[in-house]
Amino acid sequence: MTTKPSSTHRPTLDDLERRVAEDRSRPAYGHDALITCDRLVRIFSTDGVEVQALQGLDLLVREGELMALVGASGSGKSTLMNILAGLDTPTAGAARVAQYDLLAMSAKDRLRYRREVVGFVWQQTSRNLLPYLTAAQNVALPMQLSGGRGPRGRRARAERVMELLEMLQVADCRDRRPRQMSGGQQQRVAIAVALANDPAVLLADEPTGELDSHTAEEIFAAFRTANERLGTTVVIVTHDQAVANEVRRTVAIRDGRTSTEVLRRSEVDAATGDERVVSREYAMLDRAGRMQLPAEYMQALGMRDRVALELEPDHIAVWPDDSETRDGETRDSAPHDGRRD
Ligand SMILES: Nc1ncnc2c1ncn2[C@@H]1O[C@H](COP(=O)(O)OP(=O)(O)OP(=O)(O)O)[C@@H](O)[C@H]1O
Repeated sequence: MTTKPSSTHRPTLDDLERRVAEDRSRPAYGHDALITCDRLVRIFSTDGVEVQALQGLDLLVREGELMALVGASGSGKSTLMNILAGLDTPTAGAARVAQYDLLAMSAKDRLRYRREVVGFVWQQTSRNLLPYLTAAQNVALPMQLSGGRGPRGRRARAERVMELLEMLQVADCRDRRPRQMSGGQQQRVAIAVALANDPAVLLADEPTGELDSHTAEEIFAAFRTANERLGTTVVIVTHDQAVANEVRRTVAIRDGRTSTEVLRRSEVDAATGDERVVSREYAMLDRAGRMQLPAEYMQALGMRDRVALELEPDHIAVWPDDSETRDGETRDSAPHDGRRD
């Protein structure tokens, strides 16, 4: 690896003071994000066995985003969602949503957080709605429970209920109980319930998991409507590639950490004038400079244990470890003669 010759210049007291002042004035990690997870850890202990469900997960979500979280089974998605929903507490790290510190909330703040700051929609349609209440009563309930906030009085609440049911195209279900509705209708009513108190964030854990692909598309459109019309920030955990392809940003979780993310943007073809979506995958880099290489890249090049790095003017090259084949040789500016990238 090429390294710069170390400087013999010793910092003076003034230099050190200036560095400390610069560090202090630097904005904190995630200062402009609505959701900040900073080195989040969640360890479960069952019968003396420890499972590290989250292993230092970093995630920033900006206000107004509509994004998806994907990952293999057991990667930690639901653990993260339960923490963001205020249902579970992390073991270590930091998690902040709309100024609420999720590790240091009092019981009273936690209750308010769950009623007014986040709304959630779960995969099991039966978990989202009370079976003995009609759609309209289900949507009105969070407003009644939250007391002070939101529309006051029966009439104002009834108007808000109808606005939400109409926006989500289930106004005709207002007087039906969940068992009198289809799975898709139930999930749309569940979104209305989650939006009742105008939360900053809408969280959904596999909301289309129990639905056929056509209905899943309609449910995804309902989340988009909430995001575009109400400005609600939406985070959806999904296995559904079609849903993941529809959002601008998809973050992948692997082994309890965010590993890669795909960003999509629309581009207009200069020749034809047609609009097309261009996507690009990025690896996550933490503040200490750590990143995870995609497993398939490592497999393809037989990389393990250590790799050789090379700083180029505009990128960093990564090579498989060739120290044994090059036994005795000294590495200068490139692992082999000439460039290999
Ligand atoms: N309450 C718990 N007690 C013990 N271990 C748990 C608990 N909840 C989750 N885990 C473990 O933590 C890890 C992450 O689980 P999690 O449910 O967050 O994964 P997931 O990505 O949501 O998976 P899936 O897609 O299957 O729902 C798994 O190894 C799981 O067994």
